[in-house]
Amino acid sequence: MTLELRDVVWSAGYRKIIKNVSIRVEPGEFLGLIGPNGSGKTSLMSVLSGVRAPAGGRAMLAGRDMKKHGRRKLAQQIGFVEQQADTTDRLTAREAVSLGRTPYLSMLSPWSDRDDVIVERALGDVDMTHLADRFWHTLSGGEKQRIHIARALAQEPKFLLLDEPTNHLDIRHQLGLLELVNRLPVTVVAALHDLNHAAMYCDRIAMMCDGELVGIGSPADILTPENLRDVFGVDANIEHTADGFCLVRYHGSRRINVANKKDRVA
Ligand SMILES: Nc1ncnc2c1ncn2[C@@H]1O[C@H](COP(=O)(O)OP(=O)(O)OP(=O)(O)O)[C@@H](O)[C@H]1O
Repeated sequence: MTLELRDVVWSAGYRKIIKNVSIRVEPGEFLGLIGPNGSGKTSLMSVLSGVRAPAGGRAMLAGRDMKKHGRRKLAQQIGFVEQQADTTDRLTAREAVSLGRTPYLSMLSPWSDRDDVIVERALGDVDMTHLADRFWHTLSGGEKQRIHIARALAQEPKFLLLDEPTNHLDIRHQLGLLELVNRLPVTVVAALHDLNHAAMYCDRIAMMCDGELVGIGSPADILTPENLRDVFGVDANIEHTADGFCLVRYHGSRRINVANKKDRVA
């Protein structure tokens, strides 16, 4: 099954936010979406997920326009974890994850033992079983984020779309989450700010700048000193490790700044 945007435009008012983006998500891959703040990652994810319809071009799942699939069918195929999702409902963590089963429930197929098994597995996958009975509003930012991801996993989607999934997570849970989604038998598209995480986990990286897709390819193709300077405005070296990974090493000026600051403070 494929997920594809062809020449997609999305606008807010008169402003074009996504500018003629074409992208094809390959089955089974982990595709990272990188780009500076405001470059259009969230907007692109919401078109890819079917939450927003493109103003121009086509957004397609399995070769058919998304809107022809219907919301229920789309939710069975695409799990989307948005950046700032929240709820004011008085739900427990387990109940929040159970919402992921909604696209499968109907009068003819009510809640079953299988749904319970899927929900418990999703809670376990994100290391949240021990907090499953806690109320949503009592969870920390990172715990809520893990529950959002568990809710998406409970959808058993073919495509898991994650908008900055490691926000709020401590480093162990950041790496654990990326490793988890990498292991799952799903196609993953994730907007990531940490370029070293993108280098470690992504099969391909798509780079956005000012609403345009300015490059897509392997981490080594995209994470170049030129791209980091031109797109992100930072200086960095890229180290290539013996096992085929690359590592971004930013040029900092911490020592100089600290020395200057000490002078100024004194
Ligand atoms: N509904 C909207 N109305 C007006 N402008 C919008 C709307 N949604 C997004 N934008 C603008 O479109 C641009 C792209 O926003 P988007 O959230 O997609 O960027 P992003 O790459 O995800 O940014 P960040 O890294 O900061 O999360 C921004 O300038 C934003 O202000």
